[in-house]
Amino acid sequence: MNEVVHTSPTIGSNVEEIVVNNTRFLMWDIGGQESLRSSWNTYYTNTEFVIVVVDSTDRERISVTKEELYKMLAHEDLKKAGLLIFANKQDVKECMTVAEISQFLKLTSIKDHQWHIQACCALTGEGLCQGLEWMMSRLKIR
Ligand SMILES: Nc1nc2c(ncn2[C@@H]2O[C@H](COP(=O)(O)OP(=O)(O)OP(=O)(O)O)[C@@H](O)[C@H]2O)c(=O)[nH]1
Ligand SMILES: [Mg+2]
Repeated sequence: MNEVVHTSPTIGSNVEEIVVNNTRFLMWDIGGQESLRSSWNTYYTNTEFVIVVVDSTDRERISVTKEELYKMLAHEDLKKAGLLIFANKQDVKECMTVAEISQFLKLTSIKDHQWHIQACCALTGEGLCQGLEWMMSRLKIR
């Protein structure tokens, strides 16, 4: 969001505070590499939302995303957490659509978490505000 786009893999985590309409979001960006996944659960305590950024161009790894997604949602500490999925890289021709990703991840089968999927492009920031707005709308009804 009006900031330089970083392109190196995240090792460990970065934390960022974002304020939108008087709502303060504390966001932890966690590296997705396989070797880092076993430490994801150390971030779950007090997490209100999980944001999963899907590479919409990667048809091969979407099944790994699905596996990791359901493993994460089953964790005790994320019982009450909402789920925001960003279908990223929508600027790339031939990328998977939101509908394709939803279907593949079987999002409609998720009944025990609030969820939303949003098309986006991290390079331009398109779709990011809509994702944040969804989180804000969920905060109001709780
Ligand atoms: N075309 C396009 N490329 C993108 C977009 N978002 C990210 N990328 C590229 O994808 C690559 C990986 O981006 P990262 O931000 O490092 O990905 P990451 O998911 O944070 O990776 P980890 O930190 O390892 O979990 C970089 O080369 C980015 O420039 C997008 O919306 N469109
Ligand atoms: Mg990263």
